[in-house]
Amino acid sequence: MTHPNPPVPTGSGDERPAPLVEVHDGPDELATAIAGELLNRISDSQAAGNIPDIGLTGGSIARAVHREVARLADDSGVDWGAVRFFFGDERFVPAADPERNVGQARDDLLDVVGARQVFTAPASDEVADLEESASQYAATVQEQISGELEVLMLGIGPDGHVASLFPDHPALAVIGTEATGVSDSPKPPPERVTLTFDTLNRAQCVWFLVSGEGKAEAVARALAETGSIEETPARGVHGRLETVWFLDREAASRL
Ligand SMILES: O=C(O)[C@H](O)[C@@H](O)[C@H](O)[C@H](O)COP(=O)(O)O
Repeated sequence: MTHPNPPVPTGSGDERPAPLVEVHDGPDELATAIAGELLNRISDSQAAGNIPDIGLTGGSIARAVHREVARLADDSGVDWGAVRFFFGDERFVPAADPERNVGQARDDLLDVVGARQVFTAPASDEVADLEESASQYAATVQEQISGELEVLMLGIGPDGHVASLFPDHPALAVIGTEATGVSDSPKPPPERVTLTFDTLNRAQCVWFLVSGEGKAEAVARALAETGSIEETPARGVHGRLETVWFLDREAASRL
């Protein structure tokens, strides 16, 4: 089911396709649908001779999606050594900390399927400080992403944050670099590295993965005809070719 909205002007002249909304019954159906679509996109990209660059996100529904991708992987024909994975944001904690997005993704998917090209921001016990982690990840993203992220998956917080771009935060205004540090995240842990809006908006396809009543108001604000990016940062991310909001019924209940 989709509810196309009017085209979304980004103010810089490059019109982006209007967001599409796809609603599934519950979190399990939602995770299965997203996983199947992701496998199709990766498989099609490889069939076209590409090494797809895929953006992963942290968060609970993302973990369910990752586990579903791992469950369905055997029948997909995907060459997991020829996919490059990046993260929209990463928590600046020690490498072995269970809060690391890359550690969760490795447990749920990346190590399960044998992914070999995984890029994230360095952990707090790998570099001197948050600024160094953000700087290194910015350089990695700049060097490694061959063109644009083919699919960038993102979550949304109840406050409308996306990646680690939080409402009314100075990081929203950071330009000229692929990634930046956030030291006062209202969502724990407090220190994070996030891709900037400029980088997020270079993705070809942006998929928001959203489950639960607790996100319904943020989803409604994000998709409303009017509203500010400062108040609801998820309003500021649109794929060059497509933006899809994958929702379950509870998350869609205020649309
Ligand atoms: O590292 C993070 O915390 C995320 O990248 C963050 O942006 C997350 O995707 C949303 O907060 C949704 O998280 P939940 O799905 O757990 O609500």
